[in-house]
Amino acid sequence: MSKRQLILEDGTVFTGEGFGSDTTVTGEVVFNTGMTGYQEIISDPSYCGQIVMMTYPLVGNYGINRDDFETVTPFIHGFLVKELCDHPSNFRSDETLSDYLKAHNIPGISGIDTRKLTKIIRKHGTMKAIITDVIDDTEVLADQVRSQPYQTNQVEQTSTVKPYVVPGRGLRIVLVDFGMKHGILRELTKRDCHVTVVPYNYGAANILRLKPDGIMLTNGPGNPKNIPESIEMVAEVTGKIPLFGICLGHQLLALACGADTEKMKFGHRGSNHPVKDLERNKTYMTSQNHSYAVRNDSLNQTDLVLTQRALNDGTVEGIRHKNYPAFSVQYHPESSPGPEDTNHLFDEFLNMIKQSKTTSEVVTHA
Ligand SMILES: NC(=O)CC[C@H](N)C(=O)O
Repeated sequence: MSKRQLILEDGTVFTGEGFGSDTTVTGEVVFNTGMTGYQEIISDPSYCGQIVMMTYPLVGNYGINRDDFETVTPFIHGFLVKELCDHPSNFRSDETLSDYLKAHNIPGISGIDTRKLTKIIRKHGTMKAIITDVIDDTEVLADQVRSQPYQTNQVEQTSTVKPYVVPGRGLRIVLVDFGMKHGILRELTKRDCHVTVVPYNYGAANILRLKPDGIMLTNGPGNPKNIPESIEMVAEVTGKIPLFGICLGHQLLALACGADTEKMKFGHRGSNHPVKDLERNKTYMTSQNHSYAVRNDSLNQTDLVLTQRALNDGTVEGIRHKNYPAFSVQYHPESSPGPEDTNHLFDEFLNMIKQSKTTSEVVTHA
């Protein structure tokens, strides 16, 4: 293994051993506090353009298997760990983490002081960085990183290009794909839904022409304000078709209803984030991955109500429309990876569709 460096935009240098691919990359360094789930994390398209560091000190010990991918193509730019296990031991393991990353052209570094790096990010907020094998003038590289603008077109990279259907005999759902985790599709097909997956820019008129029973907005990378066409689409369909949003989908519902979003200092990433459900008076463990959040103080000028709150820092984790069948959560009820405490939200969505059908039938027959 060769020496490899992570150079932060503030000039801090971490040196470790290279694994995966030996390409030079830049990206935003973020940390994930999950103890397991690295395969799902690496293949979650919402990390597009980011360099992910695991705070759990041993990674790679159960290898990479054929079952746990969240998408076929991973979009992360780099992967950082304290200790890499290159001899996985698990009956499902097909290959090592290093071989998988190499095949997808993603560089990794092991032997990083992940506690120190976490503390830096917690103090200064997420930072851009470069991963490189070239031991060069690090100040020049830090300058280069600083001058690089943040990407704004991630959803264009992660969304499907064309619509497609995953047939079923149940309710007809249009799933708007902003960089979908397969777990969301799996939850819908498990419940017999007929799913039409459409691109982020498919437009409200095209979606309504499909006559869906319900619309789901998926997770996805980047700032929700980067896709104004999707905010417009959500504003047009809200109130016409029952709607459920997850993560980026939740932020889009908020923006479409007149609320605001903001970038968090270092975000929430991990499988151990406690959330309070204010409607049920219950606390859930949730799986999370987000840099942006809906501003709590922006909700009172809208028809949205706060339904769930993060227990660590009080940020908005769930909203519901006062007058229309529409709700959303900031975390991942499909888990993968993480706890399945909030899986019932998919049933709640389908029940909401059935209820709104009965109500509209009563109105039509009246
Ligand atoms: N997982 C997601 O959908 C993330 C949403 C958004 N990209 C954020 O970082 O906040």
